Amino acid sequence: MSDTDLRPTGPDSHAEGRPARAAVVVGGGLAGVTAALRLADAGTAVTLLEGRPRLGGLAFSFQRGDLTVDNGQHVYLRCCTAYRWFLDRIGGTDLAPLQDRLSVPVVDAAHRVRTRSGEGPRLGTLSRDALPVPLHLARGLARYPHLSLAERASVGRAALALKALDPADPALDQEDFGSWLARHGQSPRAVEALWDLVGVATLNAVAADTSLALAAKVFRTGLLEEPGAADIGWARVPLGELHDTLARKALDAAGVRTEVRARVASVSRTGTGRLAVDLPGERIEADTVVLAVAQREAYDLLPPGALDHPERLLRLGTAPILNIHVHYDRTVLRRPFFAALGSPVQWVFDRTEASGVTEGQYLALSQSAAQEYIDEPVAVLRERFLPELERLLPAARGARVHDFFVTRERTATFAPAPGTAALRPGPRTQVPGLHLAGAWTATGWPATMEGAVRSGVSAADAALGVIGRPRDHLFRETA
Ligand SMILES: Cc1cc2nc3c(=O)[nH]c(=O)nc-3n(C[C@H](O)[C@H](O)[C@H](O)COP(=O)(O)OP(=O)(O)OC[C@H]3O[C@@H](n4cnc5c(N)ncnc54)[C@H](O)[C@@H]3O)c2cc1C
Repeated sequence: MSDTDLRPTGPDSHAEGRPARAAVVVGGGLAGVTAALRLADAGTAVTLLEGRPRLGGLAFSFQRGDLTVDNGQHVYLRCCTAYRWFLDRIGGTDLAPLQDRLSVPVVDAAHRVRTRSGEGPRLGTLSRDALPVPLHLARGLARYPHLSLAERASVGRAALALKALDPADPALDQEDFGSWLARHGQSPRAVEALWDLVGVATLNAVAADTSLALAAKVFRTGLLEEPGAADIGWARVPLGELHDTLARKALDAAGVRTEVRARVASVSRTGTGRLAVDLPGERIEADTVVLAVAQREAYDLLPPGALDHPERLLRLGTAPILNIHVHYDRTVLRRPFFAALGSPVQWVFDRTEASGVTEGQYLALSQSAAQEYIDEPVAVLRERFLPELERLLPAARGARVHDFFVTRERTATFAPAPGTAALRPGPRTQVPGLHLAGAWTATGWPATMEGAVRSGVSAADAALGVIGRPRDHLFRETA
């Protein structure tokens, strides 16, 4: 899409019917950075205000001695066309490449088999072929050793039934995915070894706690619409290099004034119909404000009357993600990542290269829906997880642990529970010029980088009066 496609086309763009000339975006996560770029690309003078000392919001990096650490392992899929557009827009595509073809090693700690080096956990792979949907998954599923033959056939039937659902149907949001799976003949083992293996990582909840509408969105878009949709991508550099350094560069080049350590205290209407954004010691007036902060902060900042039911924002629950970081004195994992069954360990990524580690290997364990562990002391987690890693990775048995630490994100995502759809507002508010963005707004997606970018585009488009234009066009151009 060219810049001219972003020109305001209607009176929606501003309280008095003039195009928004000055915009303030509050929040420098992926939603806010996206909104700022879109508005600036359309010729708006944009100020981006971020309360923390860096951009990137929930997807960031920090230093721990010589180690550069991501607060949490982040992956995306080929079907995440908006996040891929974002990567392209900031010049980061090559730094977060996609697999050529979906291939997820899945290790079952509970089933031991003989290996060349003795005994170890059973290994299977979730993979796809180049065949059209749904045949692209048939061979991989047929060979998946963690399910019985009958379970594999039943998974295939349930997948076809899921494909027939419409994720936008409000009735689906009233039901939980676990009950639907049980009704469609899925055994507890099939839920564990397939549906939750994928679902917990993408939705941040087990099937029983997940809205059928959101589950249908994830599984349909990721696995059942296009053959390559679930190919996995992840940053080979620290997240901060993408979401802070490169994002800042793109914002600067687009002419956005970016202020970090700039915590907004209030947003209000002025007597002249404009909006005022107050920071300690500064007031900025604008035609448009995009609030791209988490739902709790949005609730606090929204002026009275902006939403009919602002309290709904507080009813949107949250769910935690825990990351466990282990630096070994040697290489214990020869693959870039794997997922685990029969163990509290969920997904394990080799982050050695990205972290700058020069000796040994640094692994990050990504533990979603981590209610059980999120408040456990480090010593307890160490005692629980190091032996598990030894069960999953025989090479870890003789290895020394240089460093073991955790990062806890207690409100990593909104909880994707049934009934959530009605609690997520769209980009518009009843205050002219004031718009909402954030992964928690009504994107149809769970709380993901994809949802955040989509929400940023929607808010900017609402501000510019171009909302309603099919966005797939924008994203697919760079797909
Ligand atoms: C550990 C972890 C792992 C994850 N894994 C994945 C994954 O694998 N794949 C995936 O797609 N997604 C993943 N996610 C989710 C993803 O990170 C988020 O959905 C996305 O980054 C949210 O972006 P956002 O811009 O909507 O919100 P946020 O990132 O929350 O950004 C909001 C920003 O607003 C700022 N702010 C708040 N109040 C104010 C104020 N008053 N003034 C100024 N600034 C303010 C905040 O400091 C913050 O920077 C993960 C999240 C976590 C925490």
